[in-house]
Amino acid sequence: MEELLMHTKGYEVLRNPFLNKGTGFTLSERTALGLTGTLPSQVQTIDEQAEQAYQQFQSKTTPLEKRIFLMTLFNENITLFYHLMAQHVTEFMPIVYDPVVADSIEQYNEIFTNPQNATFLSVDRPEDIKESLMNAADGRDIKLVVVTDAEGILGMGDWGVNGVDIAVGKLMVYTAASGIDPANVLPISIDAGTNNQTLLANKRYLGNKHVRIAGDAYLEFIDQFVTAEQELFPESLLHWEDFGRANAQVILDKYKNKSATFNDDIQGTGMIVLAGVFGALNISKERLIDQTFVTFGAGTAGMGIVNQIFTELQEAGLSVEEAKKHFYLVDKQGLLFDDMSDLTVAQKPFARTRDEFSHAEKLTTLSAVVKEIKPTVLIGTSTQPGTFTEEIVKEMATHTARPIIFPLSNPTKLAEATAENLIQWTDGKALVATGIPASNVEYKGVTYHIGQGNNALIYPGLGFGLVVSTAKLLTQKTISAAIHALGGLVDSDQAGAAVLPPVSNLTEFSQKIAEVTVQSVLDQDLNREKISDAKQAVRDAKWSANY
Ligand SMILES: NC(=O)c1ccc[n+]([C@@H]2O[C@H](COP(=O)([O-])OP(=O)(O)OC[C@H]3O[C@@H](n4cnc5c(N)ncnc54)[C@H](O)[C@@H]3O)[C@@H](O)[C@H]2O)c1
Ligand SMILES: O=C(O)C[C@H](O)C(=O)O
Ligand SMILES: [Mn+2]
Repeated sequence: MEELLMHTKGYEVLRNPFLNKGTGFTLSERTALGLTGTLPSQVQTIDEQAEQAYQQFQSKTTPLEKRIFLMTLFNENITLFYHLMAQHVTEFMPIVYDPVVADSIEQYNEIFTNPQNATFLSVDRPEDIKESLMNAADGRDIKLVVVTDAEGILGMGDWGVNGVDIAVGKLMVYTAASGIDPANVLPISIDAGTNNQTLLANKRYLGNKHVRIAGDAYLEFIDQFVTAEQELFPESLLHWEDFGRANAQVILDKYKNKSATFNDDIQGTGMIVLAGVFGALNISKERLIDQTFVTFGAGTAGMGIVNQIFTELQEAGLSVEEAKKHFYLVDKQGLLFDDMSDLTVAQKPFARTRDEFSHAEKLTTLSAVVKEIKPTVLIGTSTQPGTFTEEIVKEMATHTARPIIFPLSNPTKLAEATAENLIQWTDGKALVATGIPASNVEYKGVTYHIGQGNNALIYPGLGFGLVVSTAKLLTQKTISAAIHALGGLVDSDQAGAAVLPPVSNLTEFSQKIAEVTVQSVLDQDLNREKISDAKQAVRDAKWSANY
């Protein structure tokens, strides 16, 4: 950025959010940059600017207005935006990211503002991919890309071009949490069309007004995108977000052994859930190999979770067959059986056989499955609100001293249960994590802290570590190392302790995860460039939101 600043003058500086300091430019900077007379005479510190901006933020009455204010601030002055976010990370996370990002995606066309330096790639114009990436990068050194095609935005389905805001939000969390330089990142929307009829009928819809292209034509476009991205930014990490169930795993499998790439919904979610389960087991003093898992919603996230825990069980000494026996997958059909014709590739290995049960035909609801299986862990990634009912939760608590229950579907309106209900229905026994932030629950004189079981607690540290280490690939070894770094951070002896560390400590634990990630990459000799000290490398790479 320093170099860019030397070549940019006058209003161009003020209009460039990477360079702009507004009233923070000193008098000598104003002289050197041709800004004399373009700003009022007072020079403000960044803290004075942040205080003023925070007052304005607080004057906004709805969460969406707060978000629009912050996005406008980002468009004007990125350093100030992150300086302010660092001071209010717990308050800003739900505004910049989930759940308010969901409102902004739903109303994207109506509230459209300058789009936070995102890149828009249209499936109708593959010939523009390279030029689009170059225009959006604008000479910056891109080391991290978050890309979405928005077919599966949170649990809300297909949101077409509007989904770009999830890529923007994920990257804002990256910088706030890990300190990756915002000049090194790029949010990308792949506009493959949309099957959302409401959007197609909306005259204001800003994306391609046709149904999604699918099959080979779609995968060919993705391939052209990956090729161009790798050619332009050869050392970058490619993070995939909110792709549809049919494509997410296929894309990951295609590229994971070729370059540094990561699917947040599959891998990030698997990581955070296993870390949360470890946190819960630290509290209950139980072992992973003694748990029985029911996963409700065996889609992208559900199968990412199952596979991560499955791998860990094998690392704990179980055979493949023994480890598989710990999982019961429930989806729309009920318990998944191996004779079903509509299983996904990911579901197949974990489907059960009917002869394991005396009345297999009755296991078509979550309630019937919980009664039959008596799980110790229940995980929700179903997009079906309120489905962890009082009856189901109480049934689970009858058979399990400390039931682990994670309703993870986002945003708020899709959660399988609230933390408050889970604590009340189990008389304080449930060990809970929720996808969106949850307030403390006061119950019978104990304050229960609720961990946020959201991949945002892990992907920033992991991704930053991969970037800092110049990793060629992301391996299961590195994933495991990062999970264990986070899983060991809870204060399990406190009554009402959370299963995951609080978002208020996000920057501290993201740094730890990044350090462990770098060390793991170095240990496997997967770094492109020479690095001698993992911790030092993370410290050196950290960007600070100051002038
Ligand atoms: N907390 C987190 O970190 C996190 C991470 C990823 C996803 N999620 C949430 O998980 C949910 C699912 O996301 P995804 O990417 O896996 O989507 P997905 O579409 O790939 O999977 C959803 C699954 O739920 C199943 N389902 C739908 N209706 C059902 C019903 N009535 N009963 C049982 N199963 C049903 C679908 O068939 C599908 O297999 C979303 O709400 C998303 O926000 C949370
Ligand atoms: O975006 C989130 O809040 C988590 C997750 O990636 C999701 O898709 O729900
Ligand atoms: Mn996601």
